[in-house]
Amino acid sequence: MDYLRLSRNEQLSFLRARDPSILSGNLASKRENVRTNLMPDIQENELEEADKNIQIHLRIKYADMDESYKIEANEIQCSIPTSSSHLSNLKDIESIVKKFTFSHIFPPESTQEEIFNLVVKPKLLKFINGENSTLMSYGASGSGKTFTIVGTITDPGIIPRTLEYLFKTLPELPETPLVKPTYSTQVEMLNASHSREAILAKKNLLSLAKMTIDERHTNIYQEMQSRLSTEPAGILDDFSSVSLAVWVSFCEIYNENIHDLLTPMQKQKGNRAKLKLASYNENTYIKDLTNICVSSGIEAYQILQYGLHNLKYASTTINPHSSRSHCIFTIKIAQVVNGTNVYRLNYFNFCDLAGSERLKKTMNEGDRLKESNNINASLLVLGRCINCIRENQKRNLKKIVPYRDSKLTRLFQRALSGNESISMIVNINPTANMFEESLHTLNFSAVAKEVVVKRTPMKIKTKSRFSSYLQARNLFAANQEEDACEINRMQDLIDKLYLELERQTQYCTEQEVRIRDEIWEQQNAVIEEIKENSRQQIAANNDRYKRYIQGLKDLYEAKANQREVIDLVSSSDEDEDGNHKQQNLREEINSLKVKLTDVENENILLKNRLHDTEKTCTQAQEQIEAYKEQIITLKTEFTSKIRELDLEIVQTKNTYDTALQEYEDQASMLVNENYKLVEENSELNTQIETYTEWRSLQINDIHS
Ligand SMILES: Nc1ncnc2c1ncn2[C@@H]1O[C@H](COP(=O)(O)OP(=O)(O)OP(=O)(O)O)[C@@H](O)[C@H]1O
Repeated sequence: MDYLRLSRNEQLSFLRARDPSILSGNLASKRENVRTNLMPDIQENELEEADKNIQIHLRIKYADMDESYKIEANEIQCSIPTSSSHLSNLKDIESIVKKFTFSHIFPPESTQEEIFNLVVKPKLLKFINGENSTLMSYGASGSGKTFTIVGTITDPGIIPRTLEYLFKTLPELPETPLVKPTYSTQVEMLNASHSREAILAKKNLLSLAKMTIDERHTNIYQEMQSRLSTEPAGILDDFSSVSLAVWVSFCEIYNENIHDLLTPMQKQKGNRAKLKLASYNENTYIKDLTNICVSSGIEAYQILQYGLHNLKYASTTINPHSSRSHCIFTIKIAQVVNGTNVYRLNYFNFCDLAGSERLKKTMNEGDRLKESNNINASLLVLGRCINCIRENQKRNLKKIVPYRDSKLTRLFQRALSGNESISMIVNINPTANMFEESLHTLNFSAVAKEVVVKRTPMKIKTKSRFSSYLQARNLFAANQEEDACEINRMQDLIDKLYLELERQTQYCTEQEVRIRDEIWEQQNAVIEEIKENSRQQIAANNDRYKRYIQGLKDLYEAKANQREVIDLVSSSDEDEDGNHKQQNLREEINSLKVKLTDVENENILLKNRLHDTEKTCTQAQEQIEAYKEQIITLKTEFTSKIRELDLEIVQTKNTYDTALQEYEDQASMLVNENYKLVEENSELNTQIETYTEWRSLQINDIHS
């Protein structure tokens, strides 16, 4: 935890970076699973604890501040006038004061630099040392969320300042990246051709950016660079054994659809590509999202501006309200210890949330209503997730946190569940005409709140009216509980179906491989056996045949010698002895003739056998051919079966996707219903709190 000590010591500068553990091969180590303690109604003693895990800061826009507001340290007081819808059912009350506490309050005169120094700088150092971070800006439309996160040409916001500090702290990066983020927490080494592709992609995007963005942005960034260069520089640890690269991505969630802001908009026309969420090792990430490697702050800033240009293009050309989306700019640091498999990927998300709107005030129809619904729905889910986590922690419960109810919360599940650092800058516009919006924002986001009712004469409401509030409140709570259960049940079902589909696909692939291998092995063994038998039989027959031929030759030679002897004997007929010998020789010749006949018969027999063997060989060869054909037929059948299965899988997947879409639509509707109820509930709560406070004042009056 060295960095904590260093970050408090500003003289040493936050630029004292990198935990040396990076070089000890311990890059991908996980943080402890610390749960976050987040949202409203936290008691004083819990406040400090909550502050450690999540900071919720309030920034008040530079504008004419209505006198209803009063700021004291990290507390803001709002005097709610009777004209407010929050008091519409308690007309007898003149006004009430609500106090909201935040981790820190930035008054209207706060500068971008102050906000950066207090909120982001400490997180940046942790980020470089291997902790992920998420920063969100929340508030009503026009309250200054984008101004805080991005800034203007003349007054750069958090992202450009972050980029400049980051690249000043990191060592000089190689022009060609050697590592790249893959899935949400994975890293891969790049070969030469992939590195070249990455550089080409960056160059293309930068030249597009140069054509589209206002040149003043670059100039202002450079001015900011020179201003920031007066900051004390830190000493860096040795990075020589680590390959490091910085990548950025930029996307928006509009109407619950995710769009890449780094793909040229002109190409997308009316049909903007929708990206999907996927998970790997319990990390949710956006599939096929463009990641661009950057080697300097100015490059990353130009890419950010290009994304913002795309956002504007989409809002004016593709759909008129696209700027009302959640925008997420992510900086990723990918590191690999050279020559090892030890890697680490860290990311810093900057999320500019779409403006929260009060349905009652902005009740529109058609697409505009759907858009408002989706924005409010996802913000409501965000609030519900935070509340649910807090409840679980506080009461040691195991309630299912509804992360899956919106794309935004799914994407930030790790951060929201306390595994990563998360901070929120809540923006309000303090002018009188934005009072309702601001009060709603404060109600939603404050770390703690308190109601104080001013002493005013008031008629007591009838008891039945008060009990009807309580009834409505209980009914709302019950409905909300039921809806949440139903949504969770449906989500579980979808998860199970999806798992089953994956299991089936895996099973089919394994079966295919196994059957192919088995058939191939069996056929090969039979063919080899037949070949070996035939080879042995042919060799044995050839041997025997050669021996018999040799025997025959020997016999013929012997016969020829005897013939010569007979001729010699017959030339001296008168010799009786000679006659006798002749007789003997004839007998011998006859016996040899018999033997010759035997040999000839045996030869015929051998020839027949050879013929039979040749026939067996031909049959074996034919059998081999038949087997080969059989294999081809089996293979064809198998391929078509696999194709059928593939088709079935695609159809099942489509059915699943349609069901999921329907479910998401339904969930969005339910959540919107809830949202309206929450608004009503918030008003009822205020009235109940006011009434309670008023009652105690009345009682005090009576006693005194
Ligand atoms: N603190 C501030 N100081 C000066 N100007 C500001 C400040 N906050 C906001 N503004 C200006 O107010 C206008 C609206 O702010 P911004 O666009 O940031 O609002 P937003 O909350 O992002 O709105 P939306 O949700 O509609 O996108 C901009 O012109 C911005 O420059």
